[in-house]
Amino acid sequence: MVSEAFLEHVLKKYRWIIVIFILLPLTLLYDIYYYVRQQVIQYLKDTNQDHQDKVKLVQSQVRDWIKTDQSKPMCTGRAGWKSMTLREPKYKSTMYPVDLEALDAILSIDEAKKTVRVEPYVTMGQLTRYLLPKGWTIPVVIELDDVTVGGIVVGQGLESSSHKYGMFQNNCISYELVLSDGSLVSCSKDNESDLFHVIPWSYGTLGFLTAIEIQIIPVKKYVQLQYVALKTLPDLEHHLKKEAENKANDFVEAIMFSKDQSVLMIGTFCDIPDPSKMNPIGRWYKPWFFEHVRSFITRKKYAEEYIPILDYYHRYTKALFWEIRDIVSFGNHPLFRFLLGWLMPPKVSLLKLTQTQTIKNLYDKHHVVEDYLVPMTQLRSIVDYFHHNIEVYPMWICPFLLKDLPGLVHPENAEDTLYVDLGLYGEPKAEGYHSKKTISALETYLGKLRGFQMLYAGVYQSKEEFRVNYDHSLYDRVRSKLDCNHAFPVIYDKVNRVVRD
Ligand SMILES: Cc1cc2nc3c(=O)[nH]c(=O)nc-3n(C[C@H](O)[C@H](O)[C@H](O)COP(=O)(O)OP(=O)(O)OC[C@H]3O[C@@H](n4cnc5c(N)ncnc54)[C@H](O)[C@@H]3O)c2cc1C
Ligand SMILES: NC(=O)C1=CN([C@@H]2O[C@H](COP(=O)(O)OP(=O)(O)OC[C@H]3O[C@@H](n4cnc5c(N)ncnc54)[C@H](OP(=O)(O)O)[C@@H]3O)[C@@H](O)[C@H]2O)C=CC1
Ligand SMILES: CC(C)=CCC[C@@H](C)[C@H]1CC[C@H]2C3=C(CC[C@]12C)[C@@]1(C)CC[C@H](O)C[C@@H]1CC3
Repeated sequence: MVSEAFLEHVLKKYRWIIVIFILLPLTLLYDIYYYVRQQVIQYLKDTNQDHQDKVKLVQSQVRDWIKTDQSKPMCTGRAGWKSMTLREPKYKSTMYPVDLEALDAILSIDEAKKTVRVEPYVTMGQLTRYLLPKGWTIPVVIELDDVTVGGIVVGQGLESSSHKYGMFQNNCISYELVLSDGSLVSCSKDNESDLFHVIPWSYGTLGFLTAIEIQIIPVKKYVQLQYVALKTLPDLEHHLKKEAENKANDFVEAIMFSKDQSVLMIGTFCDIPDPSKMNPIGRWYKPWFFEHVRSFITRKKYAEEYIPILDYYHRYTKALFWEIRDIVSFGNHPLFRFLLGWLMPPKVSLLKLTQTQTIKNLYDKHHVVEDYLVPMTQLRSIVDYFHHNIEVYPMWICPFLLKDLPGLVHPENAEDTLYVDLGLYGEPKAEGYHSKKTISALETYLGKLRGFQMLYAGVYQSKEEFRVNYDHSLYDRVRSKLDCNHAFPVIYDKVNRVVRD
């Protein structure tokens, strides 16, 4: 009999064969199909009329649900493998699905008002490729191409511009939703403001988003990016804080490669690059971005480059931060990059769809994909904690402004507060790491630091603990007002680790 350990080893070691010979060609076909479809929709259809028809279809599905015995709450019909998360949303199998997937068009841009209106399944890649040639961008561009606007709005999203603009949702002007009674409502900070403020982090438990209006800002062609290699954690803390507080910086982030080795990156928009320092990092033959960043630790303490804006925005797409190296370990080899780099990465959804149970178990036991949000003042404590209990490097360090607004997540003191997101993606090396025990203990510790976690990864906390850490007061009121109790589950029932596994 083949031992389980041997099977695990083979499946993990040779997964690249499936990826290169099957998933990459499928990804290419999918991208071509999707691109052509988007062009046709954009140029041939009346997107606004089409939008109204799509919304009517969502409303009629909700009205169909009303006619049932209402024993099953509703969720979106999007299959779990399509979502940008490691875990399977098991709750979907016991809920009533409402199909929203046709809602994937960019509806309009209003350059005078500086807004763009989109449907929820528009992806980040789609949006930046539409806005940039027109000279615009959204303030917070999530760096992985396939993440959807809807998933980010009702979940959470931040990026290296978040020290200035806060979270993705802080730059949304209005939302359009279909509610539990099938009615259509629009909300903004001045109209139905309670609903507007409580949509972020609510995970689709208040209604179905059908359109989002987002603020746009002028964009420049390049980012002037400074790389600063730092040798100690106190140094990183000091410089990160200083640079994040400086609003003249358009982008601030860091990658820690070990507890005492990190590279801080500070970016500003610019139109006229120094040609001798140009680096189009998005080209197919270029090294994975995080490896390029790592090279500054040994090469130079300080460097400066000019990066085309689209390349900068999607800098982590090619290597899925650094997750792809566990799947295609030779993917950063120059020969591979020259021959097949243009096909990378395989679609995350296809990776999920084709992963076997053994691979899934391996990821569950020996891998973390988590983002923890803590006040900047706690950076040193939490990094120490991670180092002793988890030890995953590289670690993504992204400062962001947690705005003092009503809703599920806000700072303890009634003022905008500088927080930092610590992204842990990889294989824990700490002795004694145990997927459930370690992460549960960490969640308790996080609560003490007045921290939060990105809920896409799922939580081990009990419902009571969860309600203490995430302020449910406004959420509960809005849910009763909108009669959500039978129509939608509560957030916890979508994000706890029993139903998100
Ligand atoms: C935030 C930041 C911005 C930088 N910007 C530039 C730049 O625009 N142009 C350029 O040529 N070089 C820049 N550097 C690089 C810096 O000038 C070199 O790292 C420095 O010259 C290295 O000297 P060293 O080897 O003697 O000191 P190290 O041993 O590298 O550093 C000694 C201490 O000084 C701190 N330090 C180093 N440089 C700075 C700085 N500029 N500001 C505050 N503290 C610092 C370090 O964090 C460390 O605590 C920057 C560095 C940092 C941290
Ligand atoms: N830089 C960053 O901040 C990044 C963040 N992420 C996170 O990854 C997550 C996954 O993204 P993605 O794959 O796009 O989204 P998902 O399909 O995973 O959806 C996430 C949640 O949003 C709900 N949802 C999605 N669309 C709608 C809608 N139109 N109306 C109501 N609810 C909706 C889903 O509800 P249901 O459960 O009913 O399907 C689900 O609970 C995001 O939540 C984001 O936080 C990922 C990468 C980068
Ligand atoms: C920047 C923020 C807030 C989050 C980034 C999260 C990503 C690193 C993960 C989101 C989805 C994850 C998946 C995988 C790796 C890590 C993510 C891209 C896999 C590709 C790992 C291999 C598995 O077999 C499939 C996973 C799908 C989801």
